[in-house]
Amino acid sequence: MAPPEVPVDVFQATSKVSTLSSAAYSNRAFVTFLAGNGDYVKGVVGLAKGLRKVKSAYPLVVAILPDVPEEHREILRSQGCIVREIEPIYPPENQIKFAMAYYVINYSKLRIWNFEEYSKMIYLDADIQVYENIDHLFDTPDGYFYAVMDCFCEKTWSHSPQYKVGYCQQCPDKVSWPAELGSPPPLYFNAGMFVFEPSRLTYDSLLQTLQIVPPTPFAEQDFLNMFFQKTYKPIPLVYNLVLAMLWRHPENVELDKVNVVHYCAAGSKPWRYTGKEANMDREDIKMLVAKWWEVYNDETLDFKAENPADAEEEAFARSSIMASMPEPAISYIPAPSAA
Ligand SMILES: O=c1ccn([C@@H]2O[C@H](COP(=O)(O)OP(=O)(O)O)[C@@H](O)[C@H]2O)c(=O)[nH]1
Ligand SMILES: OC[C@H]1O[C@H](O[C@@H]2[C@@H](O)[C@H](O)[C@@H](O)[C@H](O)[C@@H]2O)[C@H](O)[C@@H](O)[C@H]1O
Ligand SMILES: [Mn+2]
Repeated sequence: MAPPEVPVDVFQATSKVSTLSSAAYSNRAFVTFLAGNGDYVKGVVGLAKGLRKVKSAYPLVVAILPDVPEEHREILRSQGCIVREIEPIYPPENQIKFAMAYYVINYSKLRIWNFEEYSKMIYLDADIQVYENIDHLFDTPDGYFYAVMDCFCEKTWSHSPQYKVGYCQQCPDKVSWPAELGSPPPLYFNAGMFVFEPSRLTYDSLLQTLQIVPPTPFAEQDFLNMFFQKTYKPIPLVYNLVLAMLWRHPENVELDKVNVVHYCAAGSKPWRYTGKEANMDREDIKMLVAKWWEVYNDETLDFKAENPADAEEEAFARSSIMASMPEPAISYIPAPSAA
């Protein structure tokens, strides 16, 4: 059964003109998640500058846990981010061994469904970079959960039946799903990037459901896949290149068409890249890491508020002015002045 496709017109928008829907007063923003006092803050700064470089019309909200130090919060405000503190969310008591021990903090991502001042948001992990404008994804029809399909071939999946039989949804005909295991697993998305609509109703249901669902190795990613199974719509790989695809399914990747890169393979986080882990000495990986640093180090992309003290107010005002403006049918909305 072919995966449910999204109307193709959404993906034909050019990166120059954002075809804003006629729905009045829709408020839109990108949102990422930051926890701890470590170096992921560099990922968020890179993301804020990357979105400015592609002239996105929307602000970046950063949902931060209380353990993010004030100095990091200041850095994010000075880059024009809207910083929102959230309370952590822990899964129910469990003995599970998460694929990565720190995944336990990722459940806190679920707080973003409570950001009801926004009608539509695009979530991006802090280890993601946007290299082409993707504002048109805000025009996808409401009522669905849009994300890119993941890959099951990395060792991080060795706990799963898919890995054991060598099945991957990226190449379902290569090793077909054994009939004795019943029907193949439902389409499964990578939770590093998704398009969603904040809603108190969904938020309450997520939190109630979380308390009765036993945690699993991929933590909130598994949970979101289960929760949104009925409304999940796969979107093209160009919107979230999970790096492992480069060596697991190169036939599915056209690198020059990729809009969004997800630095999630082990050893690929640009801000701590050493090139020593498996596959990290590949030319394409070295090029993508250098590309990330190029944006991160580009001072012309730093946020320049008219009055630096008002950086966050300006970012917030920009998003609320956006909300109050009657949406023009077609418009080119210059990005916030980066210069
Ligand atoms: O110490 C951490 C670990 C994770 N994260 C956030 O949680 C997301 C998911 O973790 P990660 O991207 O490392 O998971 P992966 O995509 O590599 O599996 C990150 O992108 C960050 O936004 C964070 O802020 N601090
Ligand atoms: O907490 C679970 C995390 O699970 C996901 O990362 C994984 C997953 O994609 C595997 O399929 C890959 O093999 C692996 O490399 C990668 O790290 C999300 O990117 C991240 O945001 C977060 O939800
Ligand atoms: Mn990630």
